[in-house]
Amino acid sequence: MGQAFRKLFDSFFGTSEMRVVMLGLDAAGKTTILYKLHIGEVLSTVPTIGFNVEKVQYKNVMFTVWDVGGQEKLRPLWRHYFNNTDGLVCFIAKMILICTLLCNCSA
Ligand SMILES: Nc1nc2c(ncn2[C@@H]2O[C@H](COP(=O)(O)OP(=O)(O)OP(=O)(O)O)[C@@H](O)[C@H]2O)c(=O)[nH]1
Ligand SMILES: [Mg+2]
Repeated sequence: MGQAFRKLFDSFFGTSEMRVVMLGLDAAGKTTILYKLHIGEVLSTVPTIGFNVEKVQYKNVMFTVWDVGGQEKLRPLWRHYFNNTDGLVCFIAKMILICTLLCNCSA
């Protein structure tokens, strides 16, 4: 509750921080979007083994964006990224589904 109130306060009076996790099947375009947001360019990518993480500022919110590898052998590890997450972005093929925001998942 206190954390939620702080985030609300920050959203009005200062820069707040949010942790966002991007999940989805391999080759769905997660890393491409991460670096398009981070440096504004479409880079050539290789399959992510593990994760990439970058900070992206939008208005008064600093997003810490986690891009987690989507290969089948890596999917059992996805659950380890949910802790303290404010938003989850799911990539289904090339479609993006923003599943949760401000949920503060703890599972
Ligand atoms: N046509 C098209 N190709 C895309 C798009 N986004 C990404 N790609 C291409 O799809 C391939 C895979 O993109 P990545 O961003 O590496 O995919 P990923 O979801 O990070 O994959 P993993 O790291 O294996 O989980 C790359 O060759 C990209 O250039 C898109 O919107 N359209
Ligand atoms: Mg990737």
